[in-house]
Amino acid sequence: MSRDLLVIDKVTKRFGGLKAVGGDAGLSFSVPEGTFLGLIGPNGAGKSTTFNLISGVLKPTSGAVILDGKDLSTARASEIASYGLGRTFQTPRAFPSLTVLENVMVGADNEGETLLSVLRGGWKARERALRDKATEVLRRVGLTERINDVVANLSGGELRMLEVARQLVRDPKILLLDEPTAGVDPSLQAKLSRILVDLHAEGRTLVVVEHNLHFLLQIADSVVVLQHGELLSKGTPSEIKADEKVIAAYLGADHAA
Ligand SMILES: Nc1ncnc2c1ncn2[C@@H]1O[C@H](COP(=O)(O)OP(=O)(O)OP(=O)(O)O)[C@@H](O)[C@H]1O
Repeated sequence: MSRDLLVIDKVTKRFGGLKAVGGDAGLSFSVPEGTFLGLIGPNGAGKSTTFNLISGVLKPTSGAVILDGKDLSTARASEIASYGLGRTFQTPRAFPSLTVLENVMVGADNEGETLLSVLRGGWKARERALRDKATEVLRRVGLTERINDVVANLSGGELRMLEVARQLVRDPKILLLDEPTAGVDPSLQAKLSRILVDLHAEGRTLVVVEHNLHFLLQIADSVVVLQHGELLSKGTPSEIKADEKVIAAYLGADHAA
């Protein structure tokens, strides 16, 4: 069994008097390295709040979020990215007037680039290496043919793939995707699902928040179901499909077979 890369430990989040996540006892689950966890729940269940707690945008009211042994509850947002967490946003954030390739290149970490290396022409080698890496991640997300197009010309689905590429180029230890199927037509959803399966097969650790339960049940290793901010169920996709509580709350009786 692989070690837990991400641990959500008795986390609660309140907004004023509202218990958005965790109720009184707190929400707990963990994500072993190399696994693919899906986080689902109906509107208002606390998915986005949980996602923002994991990515450090929100701090828990109580409890802790531990990534690779580091407590994110006390870290600054800029530190969290350096701990190896990559995340996409529901609204893609690419630069519209740059090309697809340029967007991925500017998203990469420029660590190691010093004034001396620039003066010595080291940047040329670095730029070549970065270009090669960006080209490779764009191939993996199926955007090779769009590489020199400006981002303003991409479809909604292609923009989501670009967001994934912008994170992958940084080699995150864990990749969090926020509603990747939102606004994506069914044919691109199938492509997206294959891309996620491939990333998982490469050993990446993935956490995907989705409304679209059926999308996740086909590809995730395990699923956490939230309801009213609390854990309704967690298990493998087959366990989730058979769980009476999930069927009653989310799937409806016609999915019970
Ligand atoms: N910044 C905030 N201030 C106050 N209440 C908030 C805030 N963010 C979320 N909430 C409340 O917390 C609860 C959980 O919301 P959250 O957005 O996490 O749910 P969700 O499962 O992501 O819903 P959806 O699928 O509709 O996006 C809701 O009752 C919501 O109104």
